[in-house]
This record gives sequence, structure tokens and C-alpha cells, in this order.
Amino acid sequence: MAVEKLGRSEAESALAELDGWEFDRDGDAMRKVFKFSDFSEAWGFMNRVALIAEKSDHHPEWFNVYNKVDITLTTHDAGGLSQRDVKMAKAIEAL
Ligand SMILES: C[C@H](O)[C@H](O)[C@H]1CNC2=NC(N)=NC(=O)C2=N1
Repeated sequence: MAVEKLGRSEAESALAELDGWEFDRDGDAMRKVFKFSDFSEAWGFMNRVALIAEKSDHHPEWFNVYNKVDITLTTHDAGGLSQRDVKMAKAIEAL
């Protein structure tokens, strides 16, 4: 699927509206570390994110240790950040 990479200023304004998300990989990705009270809470969160990912065919790069979930969003098909990442981050924030 063709997806367009966001321009720097588009990406900046999108991130400005998203709590805690920061640029990563020279602006080609966005990243946030979520912390929970324990593994069970983190895993429950990951399950909900996984369902969103499958439904939207957009998958996070993530790393989990116990109560921490480190999420990186990028669009491989676009070679950087796209509207799909912004949409995904908003969906994650809405959980
Ligand atoms: C074929 C399939 O639609 C693509 O590989 C999708 C799947 N999930 C994806 N996830 C992410 N994060 N980036 C993509 O470019 C991407 N592409």
C-alpha cells in the first residue's frame, strides 16, 4: 500500500498533539515508553495494542521488560513517519 512520508513540519505538529511521543531515528520514527504497575497490566495493554495493529495492518516495533513497554512507530512502506503512525499513536493514547 502506498503511504506518504510526512514532511518535517507536519510530523512536528502531529507529535506536538501527542502526549509523551518523541522523534526517534532522525525523525523517521516516533517513540514512547509506557510504564505500568506490573507485567499483567503491561501485557493487557500490549494485547489491546496488538488488536489495533492487526485491525489497521500497522504494526509497532516494541520491547517489553516486566512493567515497561517501549514502542516505536514508523512506516516501513514510506521510509519514515506517515499518517498511519499518527493514527496508531492516537488510538494507543485513547486506550
Ligand atoms: C503488506 C503489509 O500491508 C505491510 O507490510 C504493512 C504491515 N504493517 C506495517 N507496519 C508498519 N509499522 N509499517 C509498515 O509499513 C507496515 N506495512
